[in-house]
Amino acid sequence: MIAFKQVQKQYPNGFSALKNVDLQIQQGEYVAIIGLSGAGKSTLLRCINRMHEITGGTLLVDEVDINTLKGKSVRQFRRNIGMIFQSFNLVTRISVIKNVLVSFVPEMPFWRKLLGIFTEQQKKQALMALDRVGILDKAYVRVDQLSGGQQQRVALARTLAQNPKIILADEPVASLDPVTAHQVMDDFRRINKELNMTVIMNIHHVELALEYANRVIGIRAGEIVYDGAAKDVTEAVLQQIYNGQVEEGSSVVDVRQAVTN
Ligand SMILES: Nc1ncnc2c1ncn2[C@@H]1O[C@H](COP(=O)(O)OP(=O)(O)OP(=O)(O)O)[C@@H](O)[C@H]1O
Repeated sequence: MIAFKQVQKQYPNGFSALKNVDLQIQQGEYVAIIGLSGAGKSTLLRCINRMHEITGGTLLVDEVDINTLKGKSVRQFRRNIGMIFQSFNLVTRISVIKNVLVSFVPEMPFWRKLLGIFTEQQKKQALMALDRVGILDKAYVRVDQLSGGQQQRVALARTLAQNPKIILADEPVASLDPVTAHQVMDDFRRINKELNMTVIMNIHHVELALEYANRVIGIRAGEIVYDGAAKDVTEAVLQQIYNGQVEEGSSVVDVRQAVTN
């Protein structure tokens, strides 16, 4: 379980990006975080794996106060949390499988890292992860020969191979076309259901958020202004989250349809 208790994040320039956030996310939930640009979505996500340090309150992950972790224990803690970015973060000049195998690097002995030698078990795990996201046939293809959607699936496979308990996804479908975005969202849903991994996703596409996530957290100017079931998100809730200006490209009519379908 992830628990935010009165969490604050103030950046060094004095800007308060999170203001007394209280939140609990149980293992296996699929949560979408929505809100205007600059509302604090990335900050909230990045505090969970300590890419950003909180400056007030307490953040517990599986009952561990993550601010107390140091050095090696931070690295061990991060092994349980996968991160997916909008830009995929892959090495495009090498093969798909090598990109997935990279997920094993932190726990490899130095000489193996140097030689890039992976065990049969690691290769098997990497291939299984690729199979789970439907791109096993691309294992030995160079990443720069894949489409955007396929590259995001490689990134997802790399995270899966690490066998995390939690996946944080920061705008994972923002640079994909609508059809591919749905495919990638389907992958997340399958992984969430089959492997009981918690998925917490920042997403600008409200319709996708409502269609796929079970729970929606709406954030405005660093404060949580909605936290509830995706099916209960109404036009009024959206106006509240988006400060009376529903996001460009996401008509309220579309949103309503997604909710009622
Ligand atoms: N390093 C930083 N120093 C100062 N302010 C920052 C820093 N990083 C982010 N901010 C500010 O904190 C606020 C929240 O930023 P954040 O990136 O979390 O928003 P977001 O909701 O994820 O936005 P977007 O949807 O555009 O990615 C913004 O006003 C931003 O300008």
